[in-house]
Amino acid sequence: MITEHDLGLPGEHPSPSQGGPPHTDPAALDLRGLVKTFGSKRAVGGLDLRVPAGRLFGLVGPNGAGKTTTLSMATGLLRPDAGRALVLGHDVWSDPPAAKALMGVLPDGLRLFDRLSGRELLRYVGRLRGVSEDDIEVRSTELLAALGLTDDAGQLVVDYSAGMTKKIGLACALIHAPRLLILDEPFEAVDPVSGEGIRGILRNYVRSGGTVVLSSHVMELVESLCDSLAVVAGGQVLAAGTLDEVRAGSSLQQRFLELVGGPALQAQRTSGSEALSWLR
Ligand SMILES: Nc1ncnc2c1ncn2[C@@H]1O[C@H](COP(=O)(O)OP(=O)(O)OP(=O)(O)O)[C@@H](O)[C@H]1O
Repeated sequence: MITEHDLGLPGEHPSPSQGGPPHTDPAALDLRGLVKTFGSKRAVGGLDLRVPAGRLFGLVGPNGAGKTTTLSMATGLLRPDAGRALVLGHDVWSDPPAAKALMGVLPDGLRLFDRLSGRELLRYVGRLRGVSEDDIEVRSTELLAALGLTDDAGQLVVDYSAGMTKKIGLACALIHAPRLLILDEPFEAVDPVSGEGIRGILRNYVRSGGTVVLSSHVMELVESLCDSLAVVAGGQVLAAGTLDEVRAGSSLQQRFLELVGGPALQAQRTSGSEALSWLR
């Protein structure tokens, strides 16, 4: 099992305060007024979100809410039309090397160098991230074991299943022991046993000083894993805070439906008896 010590956490990277920081106590992730428009569609409309360090933070919202667009802008994959994204005080768009060195990213629809085997891919990403050969060897072996990929380490990634691809993508995001992990749907297509392994890795990572921001549609998962979250819909944050603050005495599922499900649920109830009658 991989441990925080094996991942070199915390403090492998210089603290932002050593390099002339814009803030004395920066948030792990600070999104300020992010805007993104595709044609006439405003996917993200002035989104503000602050994730303090040491949180296991969930980002939830209905399909098309703007989660992936937000995370893409936060990780330097998609340039915002307006606004800023800061990682531990470093601006992702004006100082990308500093910000990107501090984060590990599992993007949506990850494109990997899939003509490499799992182990080769980890070696490649580790070298790109400046990890020593010895550390790459140790960390790869432990990550592959922790994610149940040891037996498939020599297989080409192109031949991996969807869940295996997700897991090797997660291993790539972890290999340089980042301070912040940003994971778009990390449990999608992952089997329950591997899912439990990933939960353990993320909990240990946060316990040792790391910060996780993950998106998910599964309320039970967010409720049992995350300590804080934001509910996003229509490219805006509708609610954010600790789990208890956002739930406000209900289950997260119920609160989510109240916050974002109103109009859709109402329409469903109104037309409920007639809807899809041809299907019966
Ligand atoms: N490249 C693009 N071109 C045009 N529209 C886009 C593009 N990317 C996203 N959108 C639109 O922006 C909105 C937000 O999409 P986004 O993928 O961020 O949502 P999401 O919350 O991640 O959704 P899901 O939960 O379904 O993955 C949607 O209306 C989507 O159609």
